[in-house]
Amino acid sequence: MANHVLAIDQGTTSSRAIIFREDRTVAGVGQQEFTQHFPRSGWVEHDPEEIWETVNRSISEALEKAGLTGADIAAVGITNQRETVVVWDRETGEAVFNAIVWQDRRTASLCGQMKDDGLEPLFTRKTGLLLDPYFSGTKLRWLLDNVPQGRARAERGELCFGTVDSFLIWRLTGGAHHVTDATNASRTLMYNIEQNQWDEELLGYLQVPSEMLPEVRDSADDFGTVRQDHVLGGTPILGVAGDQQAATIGNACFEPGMMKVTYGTGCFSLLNTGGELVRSQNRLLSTIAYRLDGATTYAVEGSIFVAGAGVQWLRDGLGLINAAEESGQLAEKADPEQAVYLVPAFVGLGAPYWDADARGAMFGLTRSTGPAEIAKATLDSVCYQTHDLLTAKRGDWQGGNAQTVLRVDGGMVASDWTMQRLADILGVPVDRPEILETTALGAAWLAGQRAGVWPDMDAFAAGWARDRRFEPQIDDASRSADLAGWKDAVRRTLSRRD
Ligand SMILES: Nc1ncnc2c1ncn2[C@@H]1O[C@H](COP(=O)(O)OP(=O)(O)O)[C@@H](O)[C@H]1O
Ligand SMILES: O=P(O)(O)OC[C@H](O)CO
Repeated sequence: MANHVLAIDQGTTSSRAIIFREDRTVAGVGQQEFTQHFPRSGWVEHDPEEIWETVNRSISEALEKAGLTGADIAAVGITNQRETVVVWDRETGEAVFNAIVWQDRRTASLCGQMKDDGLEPLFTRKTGLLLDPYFSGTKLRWLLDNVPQGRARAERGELCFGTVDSFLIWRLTGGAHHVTDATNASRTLMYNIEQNQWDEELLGYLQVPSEMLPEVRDSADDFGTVRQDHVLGGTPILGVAGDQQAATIGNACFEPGMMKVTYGTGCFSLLNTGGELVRSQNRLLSTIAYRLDGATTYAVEGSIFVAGAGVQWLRDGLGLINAAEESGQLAEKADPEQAVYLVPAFVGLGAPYWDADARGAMFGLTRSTGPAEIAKATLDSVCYQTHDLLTAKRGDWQGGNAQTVLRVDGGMVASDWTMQRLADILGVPVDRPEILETTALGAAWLAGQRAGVWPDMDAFAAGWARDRRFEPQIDDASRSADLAGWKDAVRRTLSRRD
């Protein structure tokens, strides 16, 4: 009997496929990086065909490494970079433009204009989000304005919109299903998270025809069956969630008050608030954590745009390291007397500042500043930004583990140096789980429990295991001094200094 679950994790920098056994150990992993396109300053695009090809190659690679075939897979779960917009032709399945990536800032002035028109409170009340170019809605409007005949074709029902999950499901099922899940829908700026439906009034402001939107399902649901000519032919797709929500599930943050922080390209903290839609007073987002059996669980989210992306900049932009793993070793050599700060506002700043026009800056440079200090400032910036998120979150929610311990995951948490520094800066212990593929694990659980091969939520949560706890080691005075320097650096970087 097929009893493995395959999770597709379509991230910002790579596509991955991870095959889990029934006991949640990993049987095989396939991973394929793909091209980042930066056509103009602040613009970030992906080629949807390259996304599709890398997903397929990683599936084949994972099956091969596990020594399995598609017949051994009971169910597929999909998790994905969120907010990224794909528009494709309903007839041919071809994308009409590159995918516009979540980091892309091209709609900053449109967002500014909508804010000036007083629309932000309405969008926030209905979607839990802010009028920032980060979210899908204004990117979709830009596409419809700029692709020839875009809006007219969409109105005639010729074009489909989707986040990456939706596009992949369309392709995997041979165009049989145009669907998404509630977590992905909650990132679009078009979905009413209280009523759990697309919102006609918001669609009107964004000039998006409802004909092009996918149907929204629960996160564990029937998303269709993979077409027969595919290596996974005949396998049902039973779980879908945006990658940060999937990591929340994979890290078993099922109780209200539990929180995880994921360190991938960006950094995202999600605090489970249960069935209660908590409205942030501190410029954080309200969002859907998961929807199961029609019941919505909400989260308060803090989103930072540059975390691992800073490490990639050290490697690819500055050439200071050859591989991401070297960043911690280099940072360790930094002169402790030098107070160098990097504010990595390469694509503006996310929570809690939401400054689309800010750009990166470095402070405290001297003649003796070198690669080690720059590497340290880059890794430090991830820790300081997490501190900003936690401070904002404490203002919104008092209970739970958010006060006492932090569960982390994502590519960057492999760095012991960064995790120790994180614990030092936050002044709380940091727990690293045994399974670092938490995002994929969350998608696998959604699909696996629906397929009946994985345990229910309580049993799954009971199986969460810690790899290592990092305890804070610096004193309060040095923490306060470090944080004061960061605060000053951010103040000097913001485009508005009011
Ligand atoms: N040992 C390490 N130290 C610091 N950063 C790392 C390390 N390993 C990976 N990273 C960073 O983590 C990111 C990849 O994490 P991942 O969770 O795969 O991201 P994504 O899903 O956004 O593609 C990359 O930006 C990489 O630079
Ligand atoms: O690709 P990641 O893991 O950095 O995640 C991207 C987020 O989903 C963007 O909101």
